[in-house]
Amino acid sequence: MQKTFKNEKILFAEPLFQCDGLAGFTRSELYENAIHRTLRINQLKKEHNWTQEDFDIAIRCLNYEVGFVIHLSMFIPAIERLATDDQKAKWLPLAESYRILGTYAQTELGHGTNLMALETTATFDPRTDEFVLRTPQLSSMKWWPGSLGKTATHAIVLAQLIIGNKNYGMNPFMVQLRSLEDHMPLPGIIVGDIGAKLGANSNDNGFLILNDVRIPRENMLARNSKVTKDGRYIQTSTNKANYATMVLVRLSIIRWAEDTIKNGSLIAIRYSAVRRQSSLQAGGPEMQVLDYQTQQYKIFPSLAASYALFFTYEAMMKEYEIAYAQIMRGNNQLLGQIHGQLSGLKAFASDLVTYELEMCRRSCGGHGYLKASVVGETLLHTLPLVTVEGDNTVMYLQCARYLLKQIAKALAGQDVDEPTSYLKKDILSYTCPVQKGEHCTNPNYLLKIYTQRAHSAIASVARQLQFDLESGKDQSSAFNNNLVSLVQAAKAHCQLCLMKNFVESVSALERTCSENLASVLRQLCLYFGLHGIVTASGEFLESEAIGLQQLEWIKAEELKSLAAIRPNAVALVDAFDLHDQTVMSALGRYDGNAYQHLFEAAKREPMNQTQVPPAYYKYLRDLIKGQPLAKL
Ligand SMILES: CCCCCCCCCC/C=C\CCC/C=C/C(=O)SCCNC(=O)CCNC(=O)[C@H](O)C(C)(C)COP(=O)(O)OP(=O)(O)OC[C@H]1O[C@@H](n2cnc3c(N)ncnc32)[C@H](O)[C@@H]1OP(=O)(O)O
Ligand SMILES: Cc1cc2nc3c(=O)[nH]c(=O)nc-3n(C[C@H](O)[C@H](O)[C@H](O)COP(=O)(O)OP(=O)(O)OC[C@H]3O[C@@H](n4cnc5c(N)ncnc54)[C@H](O)[C@@H]3O)c2cc1C
Repeated sequence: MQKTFKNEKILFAEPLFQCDGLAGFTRSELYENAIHRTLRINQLKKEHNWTQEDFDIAIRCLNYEVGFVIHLSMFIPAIERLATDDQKAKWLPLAESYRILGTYAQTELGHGTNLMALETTATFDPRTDEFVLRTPQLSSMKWWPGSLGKTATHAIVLAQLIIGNKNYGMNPFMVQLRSLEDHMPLPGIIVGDIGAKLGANSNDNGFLILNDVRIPRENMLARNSKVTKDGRYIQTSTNKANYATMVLVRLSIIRWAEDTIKNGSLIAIRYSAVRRQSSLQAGGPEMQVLDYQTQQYKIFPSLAASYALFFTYEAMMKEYEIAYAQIMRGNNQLLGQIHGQLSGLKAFASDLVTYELEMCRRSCGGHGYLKASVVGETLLHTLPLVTVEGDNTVMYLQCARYLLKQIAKALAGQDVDEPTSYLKKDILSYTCPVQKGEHCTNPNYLLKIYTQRAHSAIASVARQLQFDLESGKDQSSAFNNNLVSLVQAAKAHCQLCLMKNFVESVSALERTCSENLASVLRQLCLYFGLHGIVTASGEFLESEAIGLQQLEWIKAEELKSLAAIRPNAVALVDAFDLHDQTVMSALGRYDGNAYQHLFEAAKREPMNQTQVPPAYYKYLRDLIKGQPLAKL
């Protein structure tokens, strides 16, 4: 599935990229190692004439366990999106050659979601033609930005622009943090690392206090708005255009989610094919645990999710490229659509994979709790995806806000955006396409069911909001009264998007691939559709997209499809074409020697490097020999 990385051999021939040692690393070692890796990948890029795409794939091959992630994924893209041509000419070459190292400093100790409430100020001083940056109180300090703690020389700081006594809202400013001579913080800057996290500890997420730090007027990133020398504010685009970097990263998170769930499902499936435990026949040979229906029920959702997210990322990437090209030409027509879609899908993708990764971990039994299994570690690295770039609840609500606008348009007989075109249909004329058991094997029928459920969820919450408003509730309490249903409606839309992308991509592939391959993919797509309905059956029933009879058929077909997928399960994860060095799991090796690799990992354990541990001489010896213990 992943474009085969022709340079994989070169990458993994390097000891630096052989990951077995990382488990015992301290934070400082992880941090240093991550920087070392990115610099070496850059050298390899030059030595072997890699393209930018090769470079990006190399980072994915290393499971993003590299340095400068925010520099590459936010700082440079922010300059590209928010700076004028002159500013780009000045900063991009420096950033691209790592002569300046950047971060994206938006979130504060007191606020991450509510950007309007950010407290950092950039006050224009017309006497010196400068902005004065200030974090006025404890809650205003920047808190979380990646690479801020110890690495970044520069930050794009998001601050409230103040001219005279007027606040012109959040704007981006380029602020130098550290000396380019000796890396010491510049005057007025207090900066450091926020401390160890549950995962992702190679990254030095940081805090930043700005005490009246002065920057030239030219350091306001001025593609969308600027301040003239005489203190006039000129806005050339919607103020939401300054949120553009976040839109891109939300797209990247879908890909990141896809990459992590591919790892999880690969480990769980390969290991379950190796592991034998018990038997269903008395005295019979022990079964591969992958043959238990319950095990398939636990793992195959993650397999299907891997493919669904792959197809969805590909589709969203195309949508994004079209929108981005328009936006860079100054046409913001697609801004709302791409923001609405990507906020919801970022949330849905990260929710899905964090849930399924834990199922993968459990499916590996006790060994899944070992670091060497890597599933748990992957989960810890993935958990923040539900929070970064907008907490998922808040992102679903952004998506719902977009859907409400679309349904209002549809009801008024106006055109709606293509991804919500189903809202134009007559919801009342729906008849469930599944009228007998065998109809459940048609993915297009399932797609119709998903469409009706999403349409109904959106229409129902829109009606309830309308009702609450008409009953005298003010706008905000009517909204608060319906937040849970709004999130449900957004989820329904996102689940439909995944199903639609899966069905359409498989149909497109059917035209070019062998019938054998097509039928395997069709089966997986069908399973994805059936499983999604069963897990949210209450909502599908409530929306009357299906009835109890249909649910019974769908449940039966879901179980049948587990057995149909089973023979191809290992091949479906092998098809991810992930190198053992990428997956790094003792349990999920291509050669299937899980026990041998687990034992090798145990032998490498630092505790095993001496036969008798220091604690023996300190405590155990006297204890075992019955000697009185020294005062402890
Ligand atoms: C090349 C190799 C690279 C290597 C590595 C690759 C890895 C790549 C992946 C990287 C992944 C992980 C790294 C993660 C690092 C994390 C970084 C961060 O977290 S940065 C901080 C992110 N912060 C947030 O996301 C904050 C969330 N909050 C918001 O977005 C907003 O405040 C919001 C949307 C909640 C509310 O906005 P606002 O305060 O303006 O509210 P309003 O109600 O007034 O406005 C809503 C109005 O605005 C429209 N809107 C909102 N956002 C956008 C947008 N982004 N674009 C366009 N329009 C937007 C919204 O639709 C409403 O419109 P309306 O017409 O009024 O309905
Ligand atoms: C690993 C990691 C890396 C990060 N990297 C960066 C970075 O590089 N740069 C940067 O600027 N930031 C970064 N962040 C910060 C991140 O963007 C924020 O944490 C995120 O946007 C969520 O904001 P918050 O922490 O303020 O959560 P809060 O908004 O405080 O959320 C707390 C709870 O309140 C709920 N809530 C909040 N508002 C609403 C609402 N309007 N309606 C309903 N419920 C609501 C949420 O759903 C959540 O349950 C990073 C965070 C992490 C964990």
